[in-house]
Amino acid sequence: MDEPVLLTGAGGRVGRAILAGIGEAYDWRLLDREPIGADALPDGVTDDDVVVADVTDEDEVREAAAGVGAVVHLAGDPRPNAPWDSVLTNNIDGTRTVFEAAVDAGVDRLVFASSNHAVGAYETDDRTPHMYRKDDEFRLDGSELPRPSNLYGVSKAAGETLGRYYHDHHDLSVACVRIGNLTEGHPPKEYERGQAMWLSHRDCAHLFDRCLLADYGYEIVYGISDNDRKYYSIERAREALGYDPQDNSAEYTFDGEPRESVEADGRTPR
Ligand SMILES: NC(=O)C1=CN([C@@H]2O[C@H](COP(=O)(O)OP(=O)(O)OC[C@H]3O[C@@H](n4cnc5c(N)ncnc54)[C@H](O)[C@@H]3O)[C@@H](O)[C@H]2O)C=CC1
Ligand SMILES: O=C1O[C@H](COP(=O)(O)O)[C@@H](O)[C@H](O)[C@H]1O
Repeated sequence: MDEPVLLTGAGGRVGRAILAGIGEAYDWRLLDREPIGADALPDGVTDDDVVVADVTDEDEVREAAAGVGAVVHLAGDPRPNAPWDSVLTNNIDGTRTVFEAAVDAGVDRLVFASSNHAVGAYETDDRTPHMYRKDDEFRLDGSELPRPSNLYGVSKAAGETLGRYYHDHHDLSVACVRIGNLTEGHPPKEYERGQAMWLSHRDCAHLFDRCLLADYGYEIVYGISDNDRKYYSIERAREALGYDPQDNSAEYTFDGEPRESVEADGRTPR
């Protein structure tokens, strides 16, 4: 891509994972309402490429989007228990502002950070906990209707619907990534649900790279590693985006140690 990529929420956990993995592959314009630490900036990104602004500020976002080829929109309140006033402002209004600015700037594509919590209510009492386990065949594939776990999940479903609207009416390519649970180094410890939806840092960077490179119209995909325990299908991400994840939470013990090193020590993995 010749033009820069605008990355909102660049200073957060997902933003840092993306920049650590593919920071050298693009020219970036980084936006966050908090200053971004120098340690998170890829080589070649200077203070001139960093915008400290709120995504609800239409003028600032419009200025940040001018001249970019693509937007990766991560900024928002990521708390599953976030209150309505916060998700309404940061996640719904902020996302609308970013879509609107992208269209006005003539941007080709926008990648939206959605969440597993857009569909968390599929995890009914009669399906859990076995749906989190390797031998269970229940799968969500991205074609199902949202069933949010909480108001945060409602805001993510709203973001996906905004994406559908801006794709249908403004011809913007939109990929919504229902991110699972991003952790660095190992899957979430002693947490079956988290291990079923683990997204490693390298798979995260690779998935967003594919979202920036592949040809598509409107997509909803799951953002998880190739975990044995999965209940989200990654087939659509493979087919539509060319996603080829390298990690699997089954390569770690339940408490997060690499299985290989536990076995090499002669210990019995949990
Ligand atoms: N970390 C995870 O496992 C998951 C993350 N997500 C989504 O991915 C996105 C990024 O999440 P994380 O990096 O984990 O969160 P984070 O809290 O680490 O990063 C979010 C960043 O966005 C910025 N931000 C928040 N509201 C803003 C606003 N109104 N204007 C400008 N900047 C704002 C924050 O300053 C922060 O740097 C969020 O939209 C979240 O809902 C979805 C599913 C799982
Ligand atoms: O959307 C998100 O989901 C992950 C996983 O959810 P959890 O309820 O199992 O912790 C969460 O860690 C992340 O903060 C959130 O943005």
